[in-house]
Amino acid sequence: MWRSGTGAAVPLVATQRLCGCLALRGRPAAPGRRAPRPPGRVADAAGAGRSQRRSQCSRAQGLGAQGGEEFPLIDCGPLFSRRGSDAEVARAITIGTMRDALERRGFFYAAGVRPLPAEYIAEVYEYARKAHALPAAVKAAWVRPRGTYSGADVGDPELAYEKGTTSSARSWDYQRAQTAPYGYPAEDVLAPSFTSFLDALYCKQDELSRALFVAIAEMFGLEADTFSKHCAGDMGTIRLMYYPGFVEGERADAGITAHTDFEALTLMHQDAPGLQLIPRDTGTWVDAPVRPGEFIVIVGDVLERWTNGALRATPHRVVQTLHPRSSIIRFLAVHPETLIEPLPLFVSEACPRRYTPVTMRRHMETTLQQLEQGGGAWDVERNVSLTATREYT
Ligand SMILES: O=C(O)CCC(=O)C(=O)O
Ligand SMILES: [Fe+2]
Repeated sequence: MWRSGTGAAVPLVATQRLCGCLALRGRPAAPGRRAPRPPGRVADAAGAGRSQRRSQCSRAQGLGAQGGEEFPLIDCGPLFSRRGSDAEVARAITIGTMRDALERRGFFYAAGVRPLPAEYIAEVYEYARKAHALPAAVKAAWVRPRGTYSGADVGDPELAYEKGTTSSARSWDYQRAQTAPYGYPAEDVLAPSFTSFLDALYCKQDELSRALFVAIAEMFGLEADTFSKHCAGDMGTIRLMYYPGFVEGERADAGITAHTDFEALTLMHQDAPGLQLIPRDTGTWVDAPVRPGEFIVIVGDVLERWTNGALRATPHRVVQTLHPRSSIIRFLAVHPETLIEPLPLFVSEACPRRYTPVTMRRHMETTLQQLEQGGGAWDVERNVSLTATREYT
């Protein structure tokens, strides 16, 4: 159904089995590229390599720095057009730069996302503002167990990723599979209706999703539809999130405590500071800058498991701020029955299988069950995700 064949003008493929523990050969170095690091989850590697990174950063194309930290910036324009040899070259360079960012940092800022221009994102924030401004009594009609709305304002706060913590986040969550009796606000409550507005956004995000999944397959020399063929009927979610800042009488340890997302990728947009990430190569928390025309793309559990750790899910959290903050989050998931297990390309004698097979549905259900039972999703002592590496029997 989706684009197939690479058509890349510059060979981007690796000619050997890949994993997080082998140096990669057989493709051109992306601008500013460094040798891949050995495996190790969120090890505290701060300091080591930092000055080297800074100097590379200043001369590299496509890399933006803020406060001495590097936030890879990818112009996704070339992923949406494929005509002519110049376009092929631009596409190949984009994919190479994206691979470097994902392997080394675990995230990038996406610019040039044609289906989601800044004016449209402003409209989404405005819609979210109206949805969050609905009276608590109205919102309370859409609380868990299915999680259409959650928030301390209706006595149903976000589930705790770090055990025992309380989150200040309020969220309207949209999932296509969501059915009665929960449903979503109709036009008489919120116009346009929640389903029609959010589904239109979902479709636009899907255009970026397809482009990213195809690019990620191509960067490893896999068939272009390796990941995207699993997206029909996906278990994705849009979250319209609101963090009120300081609220008299409301206790909150964080906006949202540390975790990795359970899906393949996450698209994030924020209108104010608060989001923090752990880049793979430094292992320490950094503030993610607010950039209105760009989306933050981070790796989730599913891509970590599929790539046997060649890509790692990016830990993130939202700190408790005094100012209010909104964000638009889209989890890019796959079909519930898709089996997630390390792909053969990433498994070898030198790089044995590190993750047990699990379907998308089971991974989601197990994780949510753990959260509902208060088990959390983050190992606070070891500072690692419990979900990315969870062993299934
Ligand atoms: O609000 C944000 O920026 C992050 C939200 C988040 O991490 C989540 O809902 O999983
Ligand atoms: Fe998240």
